Amino acid sequence: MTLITVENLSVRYGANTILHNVEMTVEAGEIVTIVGPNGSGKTSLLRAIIGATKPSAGRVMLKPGLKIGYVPQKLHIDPTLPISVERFMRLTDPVSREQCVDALEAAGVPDLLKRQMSQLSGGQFQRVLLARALINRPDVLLLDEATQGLDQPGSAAFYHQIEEVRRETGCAILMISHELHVVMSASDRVICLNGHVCCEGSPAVVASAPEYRALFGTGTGGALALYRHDHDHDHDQCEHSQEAAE
Ligand SMILES: Nc1ncnc2c1ncn2[C@@H]1O[C@H](COP(=O)(O)OP(=O)(O)OP(=O)(O)O)[C@@H](O)[C@H]1O
Repeated sequence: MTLITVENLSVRYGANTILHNVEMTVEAGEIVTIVGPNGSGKTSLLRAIIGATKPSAGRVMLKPGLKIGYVPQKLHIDPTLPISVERFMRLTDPVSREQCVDALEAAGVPDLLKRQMSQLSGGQFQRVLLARALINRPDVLLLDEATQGLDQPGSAAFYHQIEEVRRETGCAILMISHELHVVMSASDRVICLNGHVCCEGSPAVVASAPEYRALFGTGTGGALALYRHDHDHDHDQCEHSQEAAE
């Protein structure tokens, strides 16, 4: 069953068109990862999906009644503001303490309810954001670089938790990540974005696609270095030269 359909989507800020004719879908229960260089429009795509950014063309269709949980890229809380995890989780939605506890448990941090937000480690903070996104039992979870600032074990543990969430709740996951080694092992499908969809498919297919290699290099494992993407192709044609990968 298709949960999200993005049709011919373009997003423009002033005179700059950031996304051109993006087409993609998210099916129930799948883990889809968006990869792409800085500034390639990944966050804009997620924001268009949740309705926070208005498309200049095209549309986003959501399954009727679809519940979305969103974990933003950054959330700054003033460290001098005294706010407990429980209060933070109940700020925007009328949820019970039991729902908070269940969500924290699902996010792998069952004991944080009474802690101050300002005292959490980076990893714990991200887990609380995840818990807050899970609280209404979403059909799909959107994660925007949710492991930014975490060390490698912390980030691996976070992605492990995401897989656990999917196993337990069956929710689909659409995430942005720069951690290519994790992406490649934990995703059902990868979408490589650079203002438009450069290529997409299973991790293995995308990793060997010339378009992907042009963006991320040909190395293996987690050591892929981002390097300049030679824009020697036409966005409408979406043709990349093989030489760019070499
Ligand atoms: N509200 C806005 N107004 C004007 N320009 C914006 C706005 N939001 C984003 N942009 C620009 O749009 C482009 C795409 O930004 P976006 O955040 O979608 O990229 P991204 O792929 O998520 O980048 P990163 O990997 O660095 O997070 C960037 O050049 C950014 O400066």
